[in-house]
Amino acid sequence: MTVIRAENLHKYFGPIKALQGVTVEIPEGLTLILGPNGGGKSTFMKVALGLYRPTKGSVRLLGKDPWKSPEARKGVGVAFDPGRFPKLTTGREWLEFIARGRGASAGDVEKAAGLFGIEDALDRRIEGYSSGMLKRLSLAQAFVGEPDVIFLDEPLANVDFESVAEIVGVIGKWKGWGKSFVIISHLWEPFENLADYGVVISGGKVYLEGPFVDIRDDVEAMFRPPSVATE
Ligand SMILES: Nc1ncnc2c1ncn2[C@@H]1O[C@H](COP(=O)(O)OP(=O)(O)OP(=O)(O)O)[C@@H](O)[C@H]1O
Repeated sequence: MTVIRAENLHKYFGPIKALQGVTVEIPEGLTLILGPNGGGKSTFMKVALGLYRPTKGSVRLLGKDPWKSPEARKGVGVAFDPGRFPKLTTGREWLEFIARGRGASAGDVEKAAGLFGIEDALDRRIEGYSSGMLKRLSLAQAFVGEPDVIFLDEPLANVDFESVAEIVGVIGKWKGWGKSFVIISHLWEPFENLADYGVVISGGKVYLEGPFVDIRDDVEAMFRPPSVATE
């Protein structure tokens, strides 16, 4: 199964060329999408989900054109960054809305909330959630109904040290159960042992891609701070 297949994919927002010819095949397993701010990672994810229409080129999500066949998205869980929620609803109402779209049940909502430790906050309005709880809510949203493919945009952004291990632990467990992940992250090291494939997107193009073991050293070099000359 190929999760995403993109060919010469372009996405422009007026004069801004967010994607400028991305050709890539993302296999099942866990794929890390890395790259500098503004490089086009989130845009790539949104085009692959059928939320944006490509300006040029093509993309397939699980073999289907996601723009013309939005049902391709049904088996895919997504956590955006930043997560956007209707603030006056409760966490439960929001997750139940997501669950309905995915053909999942209220029981699935409890389960997903439990994965990220927010079950006690479910009946509170989202406007009262802390930033850490909002991140957990967006993660729970991606896992509701146990989709086979889960897209996570910056799952470790703004989470504390202990939560990093907890979140990576959940992802690793689900990966072990055969779920596929496409994860955009600036922090790659916590995923190092889980990543099967890696894609670096920079300037709207694929800068580097391949099995993660093959590109790991290049990724490390890319993220290494420049050495400071000392006298
Ligand atoms: N809806 C939009 N309208 C206009 N410009 C956009 C839109 N979405 C993204 N862009 C622009 O497209 C470019 C790529 O942005 P994108 O968010 O895809 O990058 P990114 O690699 O995910 O960056 P970051 O790591 O900062 O999240 C940026 O110049 C951004 O300002």
